[in-house]
Formats: sequence, structure tokens, C-alpha cells
Amino acid sequence: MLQKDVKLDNICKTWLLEKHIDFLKSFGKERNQYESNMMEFLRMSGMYWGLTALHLINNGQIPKEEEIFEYIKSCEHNNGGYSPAPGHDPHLLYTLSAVQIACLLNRESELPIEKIVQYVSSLQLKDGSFTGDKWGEIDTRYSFCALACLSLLGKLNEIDLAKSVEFIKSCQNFDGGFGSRPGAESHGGLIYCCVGALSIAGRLDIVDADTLGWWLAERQLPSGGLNGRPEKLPDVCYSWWVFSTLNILGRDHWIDKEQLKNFILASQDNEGGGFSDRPGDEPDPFHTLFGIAALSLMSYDKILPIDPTYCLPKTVINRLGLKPQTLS
Ligand SMILES: COc1ccc(S(=O)(=O)N2Cc3cc(-c4ccc(C=O)o4)ccc3N(Cc3cncn3C)C[C@H]2Cc2ccc(O)cc2)cc1
Ligand SMILES: [Zn+2]
Repeated sequence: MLQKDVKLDNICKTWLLEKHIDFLKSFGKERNQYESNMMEFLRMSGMYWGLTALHLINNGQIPKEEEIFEYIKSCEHNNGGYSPAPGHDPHLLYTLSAVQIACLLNRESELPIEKIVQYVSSLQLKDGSFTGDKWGEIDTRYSFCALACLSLLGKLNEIDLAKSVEFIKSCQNFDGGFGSRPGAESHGGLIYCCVGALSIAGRLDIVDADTLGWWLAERQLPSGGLNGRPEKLPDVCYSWWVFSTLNILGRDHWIDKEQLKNFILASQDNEGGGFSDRPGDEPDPFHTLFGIAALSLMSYDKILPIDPTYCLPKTVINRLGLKPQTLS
């Protein structure tokens, strides 16, 4: 079977730092109205991705902090949940993004913490799983969102932590990986969510680190890039999902970091800056954060250190006194 991969033409791309800062500062501005309307359904997350990436490469400087905090407040619902934009429905994904942005701004104490706790707790089911909103879709992604959101607010004890860990364990597969629900196939993004949630809960004892580490290391292709499942193309965002999980499991040396770095740098956009999912595609804030975050885990250039579990700067996690579990 021919292994699907991409060919890297100009191997070592230079680090286009200034262009990335411009890309992140201007994203959403001169973009045409149609496109920004198209992305309104994820705008709060888009702001978390863009602002975190900017913080990491711009020495922790973020512009217009007051305007950003006002935007978060404009998306708050009286049930304690946050929507991606005013007028949209609240959802756990955007509630986590709002809390993450507030933590970046060092203003999480100004949030209606008790109402957010009530909202997140209301989404936990008897089997310990979490739904994303009132429509009831269960996914281990939402387990991560719930545990990350509450622990950032210092309120992890307000949900049934043991039951949430029990549900995640029920999604563990024989290949050492995890899926979105019991019986679902292992997938790089969901493995990050499950291992991240177990890291927050201090229950990495549940993970078969060697079997999972092997499956994750198998994601690296000759191009140096990582894919999310066997037979898939490499994608910069998996540089984060797969590599940060290996880092949490203390097995990040099981892949070739130099080759991964080359794949990420080859995915930079030479014109306007930013990173795309793979060389030659359109850049976006999502892949820009996850490419920069993976480079941060490799201590590349002067990128500020990032926490592998929360995907937030280490300085923020240290300030909050959080100690997500990792294996050595
Ligand atoms: C462009 O097509 C998509 C497809 C899915 C989505 S998504 O919201 O379900 N989502 C996040 C995501 C975002 C972007 C993107 C483009 C511009 C911006 C502005 O900030 O963000 C692009 C892709 C994307 N995906 C899809 C994807 C990424 N790599 C491969 N694919 C197919 C991921 C997707 C699921 C998701 C992952 C993490 C997360 O925190 C939230 C949602 C968004 C756009
Ligand atoms: Zn991607």
C-alpha cells in the first residue's frame, strides 16, 4: 500500500516570526464580510487560538485586552454558558475558550464563576460523560472541556471526577488509544482530550503509556509530519494533538523532532504569515496556534513555554497554581 504523505520541496524554511505576528494581529480585520460571517460559529475559539499563538511569539503581549474582555461578556448567557458570538447558543467548547482567554488576560476572577460551574456541572450525565450543550451530543472532547474549564477556575471538585474518569476509561481501546465514545476508533485528537483529562484528574495510571506511545509514534511519516490515524495525510494540528500527548506521557523522544520541526516550518505561509494544515494550503489561526504550540514544546527560537495539557502558556498555569500530571 502506497503510504499517503506530502513531499517537502524547500526543506528548511526560515522562521517567519514578524509575518506570523502580523497575520495574528490582523486576522478577522481585512477579511471579507462573507468569510468572517462563515466563521462566526466558532469565533470565541478562533480568538483563543489567535490570542494564545500571539502571546507565545509576541513575548506575552496581547493588544486590546479591554475590548477582548468586553467581547467575552457579550457572549455570556444567564445559564453560565458562553456562545461563540452574540446571538448564538451557549456550548461547552466556547465556554472553555472564554475561560482560557480570561486566564490569558489574568482576569478569570472577574467571570461569574459559580454560574459557569453550574452550567458545566449540568452537562454531566450519570455515567460520568459530558454533553456539549442541551442537544445532548456525548463526546470525550467534552470531558476534556469540562475538566479543563473547571480546573482553570479552581472548581474541579464541583463535578463527579471519579465518574468522569470511569467514562474515559470505558473509551480506551486495545491499541492504547481512545475514541469519542465507548467502542469508537482511536483518533489523535480524541487521544489528546482523554489523556489531557486524565492528566488534569491525576489518573495517568489508567493509560498504557508504552502501547499508546508506540501508536502515537507510528503517526510520523517520512515527511516528518504527523497524521491523526493510520493511512491519513500529515497535518500540522496533529503536531500538537499527537506530540503534546507524547510529551505528557514522557515519550516525546520516540519521534524525530527535527523532522517534525521541518514539516511545521514548511507549512508556514510565505506571503501573509500563519500556518496551514500542510505545505501549500491556506493558513488559519487554528493551525497557526497548533504549529507554534508544537514548536514551543521543542523550545524552538524564543517561543514562550506552553503547557502540554492545557495548551496555555506555562506562566498562566503556574500563576493558577495548577500541576497537571505528567509521566517521566
Ligand atoms: C474549514 O473547515 C472547517 C472544518 C471544521 C471546523 S471545526 O470548528 O469543527 N474545527 C476547528 C477548525 C477550525 C478551522 C479554522 C479555520 C479558520 C479558523 C479561524 O479561527 O479556524 C479549520 C479547521 C478546523 N478543524 C477541521 C480540521 C483541522 N484539521 C483537519 N481538519 C479537518 C477542526 C475542527 C474540530 C475541532 C478541533 C479542535 C477544537 O478545539 C475545536 C474543533 C472549522 C472549519
Ligand atoms: Zn488540521
